[in-house]
Amino acid sequence: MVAGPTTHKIRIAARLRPRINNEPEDDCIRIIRNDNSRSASISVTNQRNQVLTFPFSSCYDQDATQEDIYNDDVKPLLDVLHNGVTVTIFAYGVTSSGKTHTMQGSSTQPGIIPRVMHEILHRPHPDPGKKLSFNVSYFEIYKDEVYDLLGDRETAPKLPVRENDAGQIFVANLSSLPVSTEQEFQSIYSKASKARSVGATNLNRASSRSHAILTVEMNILDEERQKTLTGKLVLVDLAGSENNKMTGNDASRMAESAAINKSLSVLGQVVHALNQGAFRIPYRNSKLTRILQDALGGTSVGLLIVNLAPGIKFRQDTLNTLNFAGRTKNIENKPVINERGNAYHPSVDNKPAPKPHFAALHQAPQKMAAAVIPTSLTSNDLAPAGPSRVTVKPPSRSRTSMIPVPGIQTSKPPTPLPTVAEVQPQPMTLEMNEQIAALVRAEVARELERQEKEKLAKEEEVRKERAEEAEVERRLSLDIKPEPSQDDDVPMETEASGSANPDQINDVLEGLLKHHRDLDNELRTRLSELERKVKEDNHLATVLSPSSKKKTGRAYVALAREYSQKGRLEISLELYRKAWTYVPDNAKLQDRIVEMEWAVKNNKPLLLSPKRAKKSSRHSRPKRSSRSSRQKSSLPSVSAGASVEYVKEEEDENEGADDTSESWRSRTRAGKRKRDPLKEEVTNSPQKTSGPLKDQLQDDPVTPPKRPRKGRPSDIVESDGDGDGDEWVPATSPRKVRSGRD
Ligand SMILES: Nc1ncnc2c1ncn2[C@@H]1O[C@H](COP(=O)(O)OP(=O)(O)OP(=O)(O)O)[C@@H](O)[C@H]1O
Repeated sequence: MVAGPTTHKIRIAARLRPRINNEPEDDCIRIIRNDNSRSASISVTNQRNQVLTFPFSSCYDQDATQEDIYNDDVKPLLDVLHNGVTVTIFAYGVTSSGKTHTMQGSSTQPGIIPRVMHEILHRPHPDPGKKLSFNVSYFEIYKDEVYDLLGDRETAPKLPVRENDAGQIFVANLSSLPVSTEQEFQSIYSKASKARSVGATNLNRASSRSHAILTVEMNILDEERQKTLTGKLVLVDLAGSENNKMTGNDASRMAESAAINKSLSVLGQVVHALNQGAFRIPYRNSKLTRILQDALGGTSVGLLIVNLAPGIKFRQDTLNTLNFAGRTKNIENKPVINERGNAYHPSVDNKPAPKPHFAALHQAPQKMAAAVIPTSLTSNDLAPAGPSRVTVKPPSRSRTSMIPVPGIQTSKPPTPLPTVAEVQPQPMTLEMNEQIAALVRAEVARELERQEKEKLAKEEEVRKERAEEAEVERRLSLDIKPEPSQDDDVPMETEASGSANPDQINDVLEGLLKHHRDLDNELRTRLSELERKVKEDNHLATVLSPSSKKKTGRAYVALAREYSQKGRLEISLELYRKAWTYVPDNAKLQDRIVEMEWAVKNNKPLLLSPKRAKKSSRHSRPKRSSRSSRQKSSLPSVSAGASVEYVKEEEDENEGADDTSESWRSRTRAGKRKRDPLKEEVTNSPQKTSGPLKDQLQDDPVTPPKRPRKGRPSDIVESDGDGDGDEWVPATSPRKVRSGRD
């Protein structure tokens, strides 16, 4: 269950629901199992008749029961709760894929929630000295606002999301009700579930119009130590992404749909940023990601259940979902034990802990004794907690202190609490002063460390930006003569082929760069302006209009392409990634990023592929089409077992920024449209497909990502689902709908 001794990767389980409502039979989505184990691959036949495969450690087919999922993937996580750790289980998938069925189920087929509650309410703590009590809270995120489901939903106010001093995100003023029996829970839960926003769509009679989050707190009272551990189980039933064409949503549901899709899009961006090790993770861009922060790169143990709907109708959604899952499985969390002093009362503590005085944050930190961490549990990192050996005298006020799960590293340095030796029996006031001082010192140390890290990261970013700018300056200030003798400036294609004529390439480059110069100046001005705005407002991408986002994405792509031309793949990759943040729906751009990542990671040349002939090209550029075909025909086949021709639609990288902007259109009308660097690269770059490159590709143990040509039914592309290869972009386009209250 836990990936390693220091961190925990989010576990993924994929579930394909059976056909319902006379859905037509086809085998577009299948589960391929090598043996009888749960681990298997999901295969999807895409529009080009390629078979894409996504391996997962747990796959459930149409015949799998609710009990199967619960026993194999959920029940083993419950032990962790007894250690005072947070466990998050969330169901993700397109609308009508079976998320609510999996989480909640029905009276005849109870899902994860009733089964978990039955288990934890009946199972005593393995240490008889520890007493258990439970509290539940339940809320929904509807149109990016949080509403309590345990009160009167009709009059429920919007609740704020806040962060406490320990960095934990919580919903303020949320009801938290004690439960001790299954019946109590059932009565609370079924009433609250009826209050959840639900509406009928063409795809689902009872489609969830909100994300629903049920939290069960297991308070483990250790009377001997006067401590309370809190195991938290967070059960998330996400609203499904929607395509309004399929759901038949009316106008009144569009706002719901847009909110659902936007929050899921931000979820995809968070996962992507975590995968990239980005400095800024956009948790704050939606309430959903803010609330799930602990589950994504935080301190929770996580299980993601991806629900899949069968059939060709859901093919693209399935690819998007599997791509999301593939990226999520790389996210590492660092679970910790949630421990509090004995004055803990959940309902009282459901508010931020007081912050230290501002002045205290600017005092020099004093050397503090490290916390004494129990070692008795290290043999089994998630085994039920044994007798504690913590010798820390607890602070008298109620407060969360996070201590690493034995065997699992914490994401923050251990909270430096005073040791027993430091805290001698003193008169009450002295003792309190000492404890408060220790807590303040801990806060100061954490704050200073955070500030220092932030400063270093900013400095590094500025340094990189300056280096990039200097490079652009250098290139513009020169007369951009080709530099065939410098390895790093020779186009990678030349190196790869070993047969290209340098003079020809120089001619191509010279012409190309000349045409780019005007565009480049314009782009540089624009990008500097944007960077300036980004510094002022980290959420630029969220405030730009869709059209401006497309333009910005286009600007980054064009600049990225220039660096790629120069063989500066790493800079180019960064620029492509920046572009992607503005046009996250652009599948072709994502493909290009994947290719670049592969090339950079493996220190291989970037394989440029010819533009696929467009319908319009037969009118305007017959020669180019024919050249393109010649090039395609000479391209290498890749991967012995899965012969796939490497063909790419270069200009589609700009598809998020299709030529729909007024300025672009008017330029086109006036016949002044600037030559597109993407197209020029495709048509002008010599293709090296024979000889050494072909050999190199075939010998390469790492199959480069590829997009096979249409019309090759037997082509197979393996997806390792690890986020750096042959995957597809998450469904981010807001095309879903929901109904319910406003
Ligand atoms: N494994 C399954 N076995 C039988 N029926 C299922 C299964 N999964 C889903 N269904 C049925 O499919 C329909 C849609 O499922 P469900 O409401 O759970 O989808 P959902 O993903 O939660 O949709 P939405 O996002 O719109 O809320 C329901 O009628 C449900 O009973």
